[in-house]
Amino acid sequence: MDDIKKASEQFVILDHSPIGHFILRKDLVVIFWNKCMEDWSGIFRDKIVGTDLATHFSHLEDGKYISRIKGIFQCSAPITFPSQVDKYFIPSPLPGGKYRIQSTFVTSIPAQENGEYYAFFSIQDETNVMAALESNNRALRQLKKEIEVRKQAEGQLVKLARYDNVTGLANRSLLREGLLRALAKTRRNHKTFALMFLDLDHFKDINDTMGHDVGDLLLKSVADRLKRRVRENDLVARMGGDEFAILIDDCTPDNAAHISQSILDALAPFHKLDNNEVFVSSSIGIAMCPDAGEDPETICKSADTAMYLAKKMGRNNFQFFSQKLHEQTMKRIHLENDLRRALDQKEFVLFYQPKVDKGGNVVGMEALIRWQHNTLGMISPSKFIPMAEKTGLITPISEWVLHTACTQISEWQKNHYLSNNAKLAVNVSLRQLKQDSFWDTLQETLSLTQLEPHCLELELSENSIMDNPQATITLLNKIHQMGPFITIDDFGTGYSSLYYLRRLPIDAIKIDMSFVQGIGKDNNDEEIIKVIITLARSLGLKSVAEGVETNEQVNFLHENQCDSLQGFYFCRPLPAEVATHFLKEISSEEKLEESQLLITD
Ligand SMILES: Nc1nc2c(ncn2[C@@H]2O[C@H](COP(=O)(O)O[C@H]3[C@@H](O)[C@H](n4cnc5c(=O)[nH]c(N)nc54)O[C@@H]3COP(=O)(O)O)[C@@H](O)[C@H]2O)c(=O)[nH]1
Repeated sequence: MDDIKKASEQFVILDHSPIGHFILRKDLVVIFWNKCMEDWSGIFRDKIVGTDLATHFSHLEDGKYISRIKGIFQCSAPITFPSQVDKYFIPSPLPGGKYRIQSTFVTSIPAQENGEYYAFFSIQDETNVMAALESNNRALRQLKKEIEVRKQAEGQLVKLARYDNVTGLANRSLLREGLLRALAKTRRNHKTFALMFLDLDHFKDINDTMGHDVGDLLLKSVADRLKRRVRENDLVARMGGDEFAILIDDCTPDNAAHISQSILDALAPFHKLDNNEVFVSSSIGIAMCPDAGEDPETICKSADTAMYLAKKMGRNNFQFFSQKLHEQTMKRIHLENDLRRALDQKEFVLFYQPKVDKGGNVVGMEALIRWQHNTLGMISPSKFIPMAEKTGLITPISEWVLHTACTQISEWQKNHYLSNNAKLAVNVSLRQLKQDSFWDTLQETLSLTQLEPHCLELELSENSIMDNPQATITLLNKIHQMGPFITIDDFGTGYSSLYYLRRLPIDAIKIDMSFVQGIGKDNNDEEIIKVIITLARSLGLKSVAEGVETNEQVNFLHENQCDSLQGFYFCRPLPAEVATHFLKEISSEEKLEESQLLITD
């Protein structure tokens, strides 16, 4: 009944009409009855609204009238032009049990969002049918205008219910919907998302000392800066007071940490609010989901807990909900920051590991980078190369490797510690290969270090070649024509296509150490090695085995005609000075005998 009363209220404008208007719902319940209808029928609005029309007019109990009214509602589309229903549809009682003849017109109007209609009736004395039509149209126009105004007001209400009126950001209720959507998505795509809670440090002091107006301006300024730090489909909400929430879709802990840091940085510069310059820092708590919760309430609690932790940690910082995750992420981020400085701080060093042929001659040296971190000690490339690839630092690092290694081998050749046919191998990463500048860097380095191009060997992993084989073939052809030797590294671990292998301008295949280490233990590994060596030979390529550690492996590889071997069995990767000493020694003795096994850590 409350709903009907509410619906009725929106039509009161029709009380001003000299024509009788009433509105029926599909089940023939009266929704509205105007003043003129009250006069004509003698039935008051509050008696008829919310009741079945037929119960007030005995003649309507005759089924023919009812089926006519029901017919109106069976139309799938609204009746836009008034159509006459029946002259006697709503008779006006006259003294002596007579009825006044009237014309009844019906139009339908959309009632609810679900597409249902109300039937809008206008009745008029038969003598003035045209006036009735005219009045019906006028009333409808007015009504439409009213409905439009009401819809706008409703829109405003919806906005108020879902958005914060100070900042225009989403509010708690919209954030909750966003979290439910993100949780549903995560169940489908198994990707993580992050909810961050951000609280302004000492906001209360600003409010107390500068007033609430300045406080509101600060909240708006913070909201603007937050929105500029996230993508369009991320959600920034104000939870109330000085607390904001940021929902980041498809987000790893590393991304979340980066975004949080960029938010802290963005909020730090002063906010110009009227004539005041206000500084504010913030504390951010991060809940990585679904780990931190599988419903909006738990996730918010986790983000809140993390935010309190951030405050406890001295404010102006961010913390993850899980301590372990926080430590791991922070360790990675610190390492990444250190990596940015490592080149300038000259913390990278190259180690060199020899490649030996069947006769024990050193046919080449591979340059392997290490990071001599000032506090963490020596860090393996497998720990920082992926990080360098991700951040783009791989380009300057690789340029340094190329230049340092080429300078080194030139020096060894000049001193006759290494034959002029020996090659220096450097590893080339996928990202490096994709850089437009790679070709220029290569040319420049060879000319600067005066190294014969045929003395340079580029080791490319199988996967980096197969990432975009067509483009790689074009680039490698260009490089190959210049002179460098090209080797596919870690062969057998990726998905090489034989079709492309045939077309690639490569010179050697390096058998991955996982197969070499299966020699004597796993028949399959041995068979794979034999196939790789045969494949290399049939394509006119050299074969190299890496990770050789035992006599048994050396014998197997020699028996199967592997062209050169590399591994701890012969020599571990050595720092430049030790490698120089090692090459100097063996250059005088010609060969690297098994008895000259040199192992350094
Ligand atoms: N893009 C670049 N990648 C580089 C560079 N320098 C190294 N790398 C790549 O990092 C990965 C790890 O390298 P590293 O820790 O140096 O390990 C190499 C050898 O030290 C190790 N090795 C050699 N012999 C043995 C052995 O007998 N046993 C054993 N367990 N390990 C051994 O194997 C790694 C050989 O690397 P590779 O020949 O390249 O496959 C590695 O993927 C490097 O490529 C760089 O400057 N740029």
